[in-house]
Amino acid sequence: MKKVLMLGTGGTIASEVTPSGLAPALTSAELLRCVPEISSLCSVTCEELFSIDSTNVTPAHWLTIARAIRARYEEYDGFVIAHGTDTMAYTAAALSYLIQYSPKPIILTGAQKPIVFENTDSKTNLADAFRCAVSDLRGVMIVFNGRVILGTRARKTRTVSLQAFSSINYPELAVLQNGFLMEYIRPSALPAPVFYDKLGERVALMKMIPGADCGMLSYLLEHNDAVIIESFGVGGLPSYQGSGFERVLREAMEAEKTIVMTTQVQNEGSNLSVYDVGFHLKNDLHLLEAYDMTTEAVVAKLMWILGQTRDPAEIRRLFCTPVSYDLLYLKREDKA
Ligand SMILES: NC(=O)C[C@H](N)C(=O)O
Repeated sequence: MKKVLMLGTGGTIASEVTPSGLAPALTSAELLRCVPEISSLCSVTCEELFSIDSTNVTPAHWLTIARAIRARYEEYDGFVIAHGTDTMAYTAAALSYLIQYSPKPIILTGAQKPIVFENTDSKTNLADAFRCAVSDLRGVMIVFNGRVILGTRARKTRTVSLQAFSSINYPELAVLQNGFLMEYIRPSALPAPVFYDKLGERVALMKMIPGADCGMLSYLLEHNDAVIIESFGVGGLPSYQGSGFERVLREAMEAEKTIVMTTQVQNEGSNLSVYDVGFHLKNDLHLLEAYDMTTEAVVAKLMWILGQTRDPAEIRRLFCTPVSYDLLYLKREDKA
């Protein structure tokens, strides 16, 4: 029988009703007791890492999860992490950079409704997660509502519905129907994973709105090593007289800050070279471009990169090198 390590972190799946709303309370062992069929799939060891709403998850928690998996990697055939849904896509992206080429499945799951509720998605999601953890799937994935989504491609796209996650700019790896796993894509792996244990956390994100003031960007650049700008459409920044963006960006590039342009449009990614408002950012200022990466993946990738190097050329090389299929569309001039 296969052996699976279950890591508890909290989230709705483990929550109970309190006078001030739902809050995590149940341990992983208590969750497992609600889904007895899992004991016929594998033998499970539980470890409680923390018990928090995923709103309270920080990069330090990502490192804790990665360390727990690394410490026990040889002992187990697969890993299940029960996690809140709100920041699960960020955790999935972060683990995809911290644990690369894993030949074993590392599955994140959770629920929209607590396991103690009558109409809960927790039991199906948990059972499906374990089915995947004993399968030939490999790498970091989210298993949720019958879908298996690559860690670098996941996004929470619904706040309430059971179909909470989508795979962005990439197909789902597999689906589960009534407990039957249909695998479509198997990511490549190595005989042993490559682990990392450092993150550079000084990364910020700025979402553009029409008429946005460059002062906010200036502030973020001053207080961080990297800033991601979610602009409009395929990409660009205001260039009208007095907008000030070009001056702020030029100074930041001279100060060796990392600046990544991405788009607030969920699907199909950026392409800065299409419009005049984007062309100069790419070709004169040499800002980095996210293309088809999700913002969640860009945040985690930058932290992973800044945990390793501060050299601008190396940051650029690592950013433009695909990791776990996070980036498919790359222009020739960006290829590492
Ligand atoms: N569905 C959930 O798990 C939401 C919860 N607030 C969390 O992210 O922990």
